[in-house]
Amino acid sequence: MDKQNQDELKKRAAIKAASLVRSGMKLGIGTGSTVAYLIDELGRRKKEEHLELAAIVTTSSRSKRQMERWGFQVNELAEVDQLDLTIDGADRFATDFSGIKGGGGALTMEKNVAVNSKKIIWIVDESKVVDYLSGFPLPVEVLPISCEQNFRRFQAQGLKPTWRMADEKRFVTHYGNYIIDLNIERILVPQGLAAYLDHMVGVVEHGLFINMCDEVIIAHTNGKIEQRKK
Ligand SMILES: O=C(CO)[C@H](O)[C@H](O)COP(=O)(O)O
Repeated sequence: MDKQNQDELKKRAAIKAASLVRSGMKLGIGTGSTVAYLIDELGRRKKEEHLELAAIVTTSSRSKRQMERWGFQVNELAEVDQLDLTIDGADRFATDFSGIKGGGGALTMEKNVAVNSKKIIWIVDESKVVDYLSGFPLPVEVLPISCEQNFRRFQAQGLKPTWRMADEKRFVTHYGNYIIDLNIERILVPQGLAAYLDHMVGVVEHGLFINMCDEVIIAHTNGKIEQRKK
């Protein structure tokens, strides 16, 4: 699929998700190019249909700025008890409803917002749907103080780590950490890998999202918009 077609599918999934948002909701907003379409559609609904949200939490400063450009007031996560709904993109969605996220480097905030949401909807184009998590590096956010040790441990485990780069320097997250991408061909047991990463000192967060997504909206090349519920 070329980028233009993929963008069109992302937009259609996003517009469908925006139609599920109701005035009065406390809403979580993810990060990425699919979410950018979501935000524009929510902005349109605010302008034309007077959509008013009770609270909004975004998972990146990029999404925050875009929401504010549409006149939405954005809250800090700490100010909101629980969000009614979070809509986010994903890099891979497996049929067991696990996913890889963090292609945009916002995985830590995305997971924190996700666990504080009553319902989570992901919006994807069909190229991201897989039987087993594969075809996309798994991001792991690590503290600078012990990142070299983490990297070597991943190497020794055969997890094929590479540093996430930006402008020929190590990519730095919102929280001042680095990202190591694990280039694993196929993650057959995501729960096992998640437990390993959860217990590794120096790992801040990782991009395996298991038992979080409740519903996925998939835009297909044949024009169908599929709403798959867990
Ligand atoms: O997890 C994410 C950012 O950290 C994004 O949701 C994910 O990378 C999908 O991005 P896009 O919609 O641009 O394909």
